[in-house]
Amino acid sequence: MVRSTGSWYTVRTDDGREVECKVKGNFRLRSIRSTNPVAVGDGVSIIEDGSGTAFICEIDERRNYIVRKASNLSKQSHILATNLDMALLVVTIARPETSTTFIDRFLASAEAYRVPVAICFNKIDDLTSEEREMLDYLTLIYRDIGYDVLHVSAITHEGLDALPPLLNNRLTLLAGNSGVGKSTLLNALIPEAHARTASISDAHGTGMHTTTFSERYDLPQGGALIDIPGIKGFGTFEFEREEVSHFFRDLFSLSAECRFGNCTHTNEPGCAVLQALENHRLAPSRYQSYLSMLDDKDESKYREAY
Ligand SMILES: Nc1nc2c(ncn2[C@@H]2O[C@H](COP(=O)(O)OP(=O)(O)OP(=O)(O)O)[C@@H](O)[C@H]2O)c(=O)[nH]1
Ligand SMILES: [Zn+2]
Repeated sequence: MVRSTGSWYTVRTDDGREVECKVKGNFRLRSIRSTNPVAVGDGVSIIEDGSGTAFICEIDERRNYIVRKASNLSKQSHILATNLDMALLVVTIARPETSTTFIDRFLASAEAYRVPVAICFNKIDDLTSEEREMLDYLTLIYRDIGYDVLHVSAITHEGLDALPPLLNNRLTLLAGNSGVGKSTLLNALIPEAHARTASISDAHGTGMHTTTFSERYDLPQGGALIDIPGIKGFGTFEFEREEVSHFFRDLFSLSAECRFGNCTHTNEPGCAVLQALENHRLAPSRYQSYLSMLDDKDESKYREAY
């Protein structure tokens, strides 16, 4: 399934046609408690009944999927995408600034969903020397943890050559705050995509939301990108207090040396994480992000991952 626009689903067939499909009525009831039975990324079987209407009759088993709550009060979820090989997190140092908290929360939820992430710093054509220092600093931090980090400009095409080999034959979620240049990047990679790009909407440098529905864009060299409207990250996931550090790779590997197995790395004696923080072997921003997720847990408020 390559595109969803409400009650119609566009399916790309093995012979390369795009077919508009409905979902068979009783099929909805059998699906998990979600507002949409089929999502972009799903492999499906369809029946074409000769009268011009096609129906999705079967969904292949999913390797993974990402959801968001349909609404704050609802117990239902909305499946955003399925069968992802990775996520490309597009971020910017400035105009707009992507916070390290946002990056780290994204990375943590990706760990929880077991979706590998590459971090793509966009707009490198538009940086002051101070901002460039920040770029280099953050690049070091994330490469050190083991993440792929790219520097690109979707406008000048600087650094774009690094993307095709990474995206080759993979289904990749395109993620990132509004205004970081996801649509521009999509257009640079797939000129036929014609994803609508908007100019920064106001003097504050915040982006205006322009994408309106989920869509899969095939890459010329194989593989595809999934663009999702208004989605910054992976939505909700449930976790226990002790689990939070499992989603921060750097903290997790340090925690093997903590005196207590259930150490929360806040004030326990013999905590290897606190020790590393003191010795500058752990980035303060990473620790701050960890604490902010622990806080969410403590307040047990409704948790959207972002
Ligand atoms: N200088 C510079 N500007 C860029 C670059 N990439 C995108 N922009 C600009 O940033 C603004 C936002 O780009 P979009 O591609 O619409 O951003 P988006 O992430 O798709 O935003 P949403 O659709 O709101 O999610 C536009 O004015 C782009 O021209 C870049 O590499 N350098
Ligand atoms: Zn500890």
